[in-house]
Amino acid sequence: MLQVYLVRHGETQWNAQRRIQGQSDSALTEKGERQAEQVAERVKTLGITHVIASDLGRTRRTAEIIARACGVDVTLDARLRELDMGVLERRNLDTLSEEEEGWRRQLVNGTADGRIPDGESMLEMSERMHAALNACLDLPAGSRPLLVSHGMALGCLVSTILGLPAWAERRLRLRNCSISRVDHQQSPWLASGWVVETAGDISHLDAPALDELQR
Ligand SMILES: O=C(O)[C@@H](CO)OP(=O)(O)O
Repeated sequence: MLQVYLVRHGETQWNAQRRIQGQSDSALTEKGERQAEQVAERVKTLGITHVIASDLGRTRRTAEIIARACGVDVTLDARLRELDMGVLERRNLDTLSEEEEGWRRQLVNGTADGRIPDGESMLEMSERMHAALNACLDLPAGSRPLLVSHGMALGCLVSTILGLPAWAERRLRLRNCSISRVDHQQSPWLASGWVVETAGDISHLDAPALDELQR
């Protein structure tokens, strides 16, 4: 059985400011750095063999902190990036026009082909996230990888493993530096292949950042 840990990056400056990042970027806040250290402390005894991260700055920094504690290098994989949010990247959630908010809501309310202009659809993101996860099956036997990615990307990956369509209404909140785990296995009472063992665990964090939607 292959166990894969999934970690969303630590809180960033734009998370705290409610600014949309997507494939744009901002640095971890002091809290975000501390969150990454707490993930590192939590996973350093789990036998992690690979840390594979989205190549954006916030995930690279989170991965560096975790990899150092696990004694492994960081491998970058652009397929793990956050959803490309097109023309709304860098914008503040609270300053969107009614039309712009309508574009954004399409991504979370179950619109099959919803996308922000110049952005990516949930299905397109799901396909690349599954490709990155399935690439872990080609790692040497006994590997235990940890992937560092983003809120929408990991939420879509876990939800689609549970059988929801990529564009389903978003109902899984994965907070900054939450830890999830998915297993590739053949258990008698579960579907063959990928199953969800844990989703959104934040018990290792002393001060979980409020998800940007709650601010
Ligand atoms: O891109 C963003 O602004 C958020 C959206 O959920 O994702 P993350 O902070 O996880 O990259």
